[in-house]
Amino acid sequence: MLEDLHNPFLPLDERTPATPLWEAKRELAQAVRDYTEALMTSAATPKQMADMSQWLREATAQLEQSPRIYGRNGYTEAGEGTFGEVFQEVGPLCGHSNPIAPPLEMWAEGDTAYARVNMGWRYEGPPGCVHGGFVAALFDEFLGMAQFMGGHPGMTGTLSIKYRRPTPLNVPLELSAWIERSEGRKTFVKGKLEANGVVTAECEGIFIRPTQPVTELRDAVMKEQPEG
Ligand SMILES: CCCCCCCCCCCCCCCC(=O)SCCNC(=O)CCNC(=O)[C@H](O)C(C)(C)COP(=O)(O)OP(=O)(O)OC[C@H]1O[C@@H](n2cnc3c(N)ncnc32)[C@H](O)[C@@H]1OP(=O)(O)O
Repeated sequence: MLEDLHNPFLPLDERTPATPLWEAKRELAQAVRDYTEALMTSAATPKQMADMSQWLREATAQLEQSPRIYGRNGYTEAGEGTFGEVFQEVGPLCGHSNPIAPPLEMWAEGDTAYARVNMGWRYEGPPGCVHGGFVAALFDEFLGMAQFMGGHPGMTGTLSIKYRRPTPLNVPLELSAWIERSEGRKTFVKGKLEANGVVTAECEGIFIRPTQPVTELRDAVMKEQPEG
């Protein structure tokens, strides 16, 4: 189960794009990331900014006129990869093809999940530090994947975060998470976030396997489980 569901946990060099569409999207998404990061720190002239806005609107119009595919299910139905493959592209925190994703890189060793990420100026909350909402989002995505190691994935029910220290921008951040226990439909997961070897935040998550739909999510997940 882990291997199929956990594409985001495979070593990075094994996570090749499933189709040429994703290969191209990854490149474009990285260009957009670089662009927005440069925008955050740019003091170009108003005229330069206005010119770039115009140029960007024209580029957007080209994309808008292209054939469109909407959502995770849309991509799988269009043959652009399995649920896991699409997940690693579009996830809002880990998706390589999603320009709003930092992106978060995840892997698993034994019973522990790990992730690393570098949050740039786009994510600034307190001066020089990561906005707390984005810290929470990192945990939601990461613990949400770590719970898969328990074999009964569910939706986030509760996330409790202790913000112990400000989390700095522009440095490698390291996350780890593990399953504490499972009770019925609930999986209890714990995790921590470290910068320069200092724990800046800790999180406890309770994930609850629904009894009924999210059907389309569940069906897609279950289809990818290997026999036995
Ligand atoms: C199978 C397919 C899924 C696959 C999914 C994978 C997707 C692949 C992406 C993964 C990675 C994404 C990572 C991001 C993950 C999100 O962001 S998920 C989005 C945010 N979360 C949501 O939208 C959840 C919204 N809430 C709900 O849908 C429902 O409230 C829930 C969570 C499914 C629970 O509803 P329910 O099944 O009716 O729960 P209920 O029967 O009342 O209670 C069951 C048990 O859970 C407890 N409980 C209920 N609610 C809560 C709560 N909020 N907190 C703590 N405990 C609670 C109850 O006390 C009860 O405990 P016991 O009495 O059994 O001891």
